[in-house]
Amino acid sequence: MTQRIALIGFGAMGRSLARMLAAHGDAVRCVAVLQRPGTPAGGGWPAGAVRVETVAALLAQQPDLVVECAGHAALQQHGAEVLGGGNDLLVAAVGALADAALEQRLRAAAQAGGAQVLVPAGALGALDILSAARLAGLTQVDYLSHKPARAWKGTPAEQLCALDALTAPTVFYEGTAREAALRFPQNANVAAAVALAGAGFEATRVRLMADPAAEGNRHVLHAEGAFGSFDFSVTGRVLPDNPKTSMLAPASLARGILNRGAAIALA
Ligand SMILES: NC(=O)C1=CN([C@@H]2O[C@H](COP(=O)(O)OP(=O)(O)OC[C@H]3O[C@@H](n4cnc5c(N)ncnc54)[C@H](OP(=O)(O)O)[C@@H]3O)[C@@H](O)[C@H]2O)C=CC1
Ligand SMILES: O=C([O-])CC(=O)C(=O)O
Repeated sequence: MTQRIALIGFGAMGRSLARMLAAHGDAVRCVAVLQRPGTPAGGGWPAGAVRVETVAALLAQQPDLVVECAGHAALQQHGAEVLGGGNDLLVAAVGALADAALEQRLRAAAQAGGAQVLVPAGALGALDILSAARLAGLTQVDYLSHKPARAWKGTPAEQLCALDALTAPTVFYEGTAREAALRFPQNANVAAAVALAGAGFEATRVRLMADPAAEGNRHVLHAEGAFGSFDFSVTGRVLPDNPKTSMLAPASLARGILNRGAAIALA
């Protein structure tokens, strides 16, 4: 059966996601895309998808799943209405949940609508182990985001280090997952996903690093506790149209969508 999805946002991640899903034939059909007024549809538009500007118009297309790939402000603006209407919501902007008031609002809307916020592993992965480790006893979680200096342009990193003058990998920020996710909304969503899967927003320790020589986005996770310990890292190529975003981020959204329709699904 074809799964009907609707997208909120159609930037680098939305376009990449649409391309990946199109490669799976009839498994998934994108029926609508919500964009802000004035934003042009852009290339790579999913065949047959309606362009809308409100959640009401998006839901009128009767999607089985809504996928946010637009950023923190979009989740703030539209998340509760989607969930309250009884629609599951797969989110890219996981870091927005570091805002405790938004988290509460989305939890309440999800409960009222009988729907779920679905958090993908995103650019990192390994959240299956981390969330299992939490149940088995977790005492420490450290996450490092190591990205090329250009990926931090246009963010508060510019005030924390001289991005253009770096000659070596430089940690410019250390703090909690909550603060990292809120201060770096385009770059630290993985920190929030790690927090939600593991030790929570306050106990998850985050370091952010800019590297003048790095080619891709490297994410490094260390966790330990009663379960034992594990280390995981991935170096992801970035999307051609957004050097901040790893190719694996839209791929993980695609995986989540295809998994919902699969006869044998990854749990
Ligand atoms: N979970 C993860 O691992 C990762 C998550 N992310 C998150 O995903 C987001 C999207 O990434 P990416 O596609 O690369 O970013 P882009 O900047 O390429 O695209 C974002 C798109 O969202 C649109 N948009 C912004 N606000 C709204 C809104 N309120 N309603 C509808 N559309 C809106 C923008 O359109 P406009 O032209 O109108 O501005 C733009 O087209 C990031 O901002 C980040 O928060 C990113 C990387 C990894
Ligand atoms: O795409 C990535 O490598 C990770 C990212 O930007 C984020 O966590 O927000």
